[in-house]
Amino acid sequence: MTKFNELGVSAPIMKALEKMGFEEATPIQAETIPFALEGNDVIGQAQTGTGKTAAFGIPMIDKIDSKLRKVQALVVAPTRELAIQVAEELNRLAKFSGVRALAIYGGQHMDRQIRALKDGPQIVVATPGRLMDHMRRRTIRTDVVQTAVLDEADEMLNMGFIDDIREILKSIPEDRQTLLFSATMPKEIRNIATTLMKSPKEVKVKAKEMTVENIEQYFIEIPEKFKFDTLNNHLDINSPELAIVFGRTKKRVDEITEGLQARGYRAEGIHGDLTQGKRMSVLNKFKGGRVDVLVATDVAARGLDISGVTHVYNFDIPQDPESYVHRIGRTGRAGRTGEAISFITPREMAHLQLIEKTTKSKMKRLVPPTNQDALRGQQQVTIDKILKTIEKKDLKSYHAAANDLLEDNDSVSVIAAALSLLTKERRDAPVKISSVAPISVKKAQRSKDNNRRSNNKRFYGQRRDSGGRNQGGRNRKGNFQRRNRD
Ligand SMILES: Nc1ncnc2c1ncn2[C@@H]1O[C@H](COP(=O)(O)OP(=O)(O)OP(=O)(O)O)[C@@H](O)[C@H]1O
Ligand SMILES: [Mg+2]
Repeated sequence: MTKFNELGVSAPIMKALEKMGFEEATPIQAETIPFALEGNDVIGQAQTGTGKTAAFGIPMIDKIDSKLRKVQALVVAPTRELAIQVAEELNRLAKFSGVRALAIYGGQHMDRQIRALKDGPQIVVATPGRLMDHMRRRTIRTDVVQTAVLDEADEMLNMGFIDDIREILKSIPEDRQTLLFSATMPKEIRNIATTLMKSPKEVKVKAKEMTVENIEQYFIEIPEKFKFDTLNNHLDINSPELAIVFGRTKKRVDEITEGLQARGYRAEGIHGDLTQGKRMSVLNKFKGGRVDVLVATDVAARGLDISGVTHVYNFDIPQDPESYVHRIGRTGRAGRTGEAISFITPREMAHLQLIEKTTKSKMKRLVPPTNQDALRGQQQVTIDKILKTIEKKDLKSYHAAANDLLEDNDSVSVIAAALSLLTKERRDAPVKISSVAPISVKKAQRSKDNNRRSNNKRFYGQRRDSGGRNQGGRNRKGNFQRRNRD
């Protein structure tokens, strides 16, 4: 484990790191920071949730002249939510450095952004489209930019932003430093990327698997029409603190959300058709715990760092293995544990193997839980509450009433009635989710050819069957520890 002061990090940043509770550098930080401080271009690839933001943020901030109130670093990110989050993390890191980061994204008033830009932030974190707008209007000057960062580089290139990115980079002084980061970096994308950089150093954290080991990965083989009830049962059994459910299309996300709400869950959906205001308010409710289940298309997958996400459900498996990696990576962050459960229809089983092969990790088979298991799960929540109350609360004032009850009734009936009153049973609302075609293996094959990474032959006949209830709260040693949150 490496301490940050061994990496040549400045005193103001050390102070910020201490405040943020970062005790040791993660592997990607330990490897990238010295390279980047020397001025090298870097392509950084490391698993989800392992601190890539600070890996590029720390050296970037340390290079900035805090007295110069001009944009000296530009970070480009694929989504608005991510731009906001990255700017927040950079501002925490730069708190004592006299440096400020501003997020700039579509869907927000131009005038407001122009005013904020005039205030002189030294770092701008932007989505590509809006950044191009500002550059064309000359409301962002890039003449003294010395660092450019592409966060989630492969996604931006996949989304067809390559020409925008080229144009953005062309307008930045040539002697700039370019840093490029993602948890996944298909070869083609890396090749394109190198044409935008100067003899980049590749920092790839050597990990056996593309996914972090603190995420337990499961799959359930299940016909399309049973997916929704199975999801309900699972939520009841696991009572996740926060869960994200990924659906393939916007329509699907809407239907799952409405269905979950009808059954009494605190669920909200998020996808690209919602206004920026709505997307932010849903995310904030989820972060604040006022929504327990976030139903999302891949919009929410890239880069979002929400602490407390204990479960990720792939209601539909994603088309490409990279999306799988980013989706499940919303849990198990910063050394915490998490579970990912993927619903796979029988015809999609070949696709599961493709994902496993690419990520070099295995999913364990789960048998679909029954309604009975689900009820038991909910009852267990009540039992836990009762036991806690016995332990923590002085119940003497209830003793007389309890004794009265037991005089005329047997104890099992009394407790069963109390349990039934306290248990939140799922509402029995009818829910219909329109069915979608299974992911075609032919397409999957194409994507495998595109992303071939490993020739490892694997034997798939050895999955361990494990029954209904998962064991939560495993304590695995993560990559790093954190004392407290800022
Ligand atoms: N050295 C550290 N010690 C403790 N916590 C850290 C450290 N570095 C980063 N973190 C925290 O870990 C979490 C994940 O970091 P971050 O979002 O940068 O991950 P990432 O690698 O960019 O993931 P993704 O691939 O999903 O974008 C954040 O909450 C961050 O504050
Ligand atoms: Mg990230």
